[in-house]
Amino acid sequence: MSALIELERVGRTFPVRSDTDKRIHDFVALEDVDLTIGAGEFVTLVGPSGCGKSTILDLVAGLAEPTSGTVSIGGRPITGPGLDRSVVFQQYTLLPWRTAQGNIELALEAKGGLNKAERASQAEEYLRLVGLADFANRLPGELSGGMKQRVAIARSLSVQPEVLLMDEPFGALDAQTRELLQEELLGIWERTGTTVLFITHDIDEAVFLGQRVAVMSARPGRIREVVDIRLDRSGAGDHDIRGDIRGDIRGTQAFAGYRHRIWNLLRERSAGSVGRREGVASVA
Ligand SMILES: Nc1ncnc2c1ncn2[C@@H]1O[C@H](COP(=O)(O)OP(=O)(O)OP(=O)(O)O)[C@@H](O)[C@H]1O
Repeated sequence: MSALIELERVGRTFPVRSDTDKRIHDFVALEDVDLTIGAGEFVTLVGPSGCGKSTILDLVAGLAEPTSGTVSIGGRPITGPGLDRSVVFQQYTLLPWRTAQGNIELALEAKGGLNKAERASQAEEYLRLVGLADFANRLPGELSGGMKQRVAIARSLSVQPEVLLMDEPFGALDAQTRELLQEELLGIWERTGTTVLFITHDIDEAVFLGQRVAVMSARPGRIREVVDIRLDRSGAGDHDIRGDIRGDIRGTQAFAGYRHRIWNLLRERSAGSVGRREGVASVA
């Protein structure tokens, strides 16, 4: 697999005012971060609150610049946002006055290159991909949280980005909808071959989705270890997105082993800032 995204010795500092002497000083959010993501790979990034996950995503999205080191895509330094990368945030960012279909068409209009009929047909196709073909004419206010997030994912995918950047996209959803959308996202990833960088607090979510899980430590934010996930995902993709969850890989011993390993990696460095019991899967 060829490298698509590369972070090399990346550092990022922010000027902040000290609590004690009120002077401005540099807060080191990221230090010496190295991470390579292959074309078509699904990488999850997990770590304690404030360790710099969103900062990494912002750098790859081109919304911020590193203070040191380089962030590149396809061998070229990232200098700003681009149509090759699409971002899905935790909060649904749909325009409330446009229908599900209208929101997607708007993204396609911004991208350019398609006429009105082509935009409409592409929007329909992506709504179908996320199981919302029958909700095309609903306004966001008439959709559930999970449906809104599916529209946001469809919108991001409709512009056919090389890379999908997801910042806790399922964080605001109930547990059942969250698991359903995780299943759905994996299916979409398998079908489209899009490269995905997915941020989460949730160890189970990281293990379930990622081909590799990059585990971060905090203060300063660093990649502590990248764990290869090898789970038997046979049967992936042949599920019904409206309810029939595929064989529950989360219940296997292999899954528990990865959960345990990642939990320990997080606990070693951030004892005190994470949950106390091992059974707690979230580190937020
Ligand atoms: N604009 C900013 N100015 C000052 N400090 C910032 C700024 N943005 C982020 N930080 C700090 O950088 C660190 C990393 O923040 P970031 O949002 O990337 O963490 P995170 O791992 O995504 O956290 P969470 O999981 O809680 O969302 C935090 O300590 C945060 O306070």
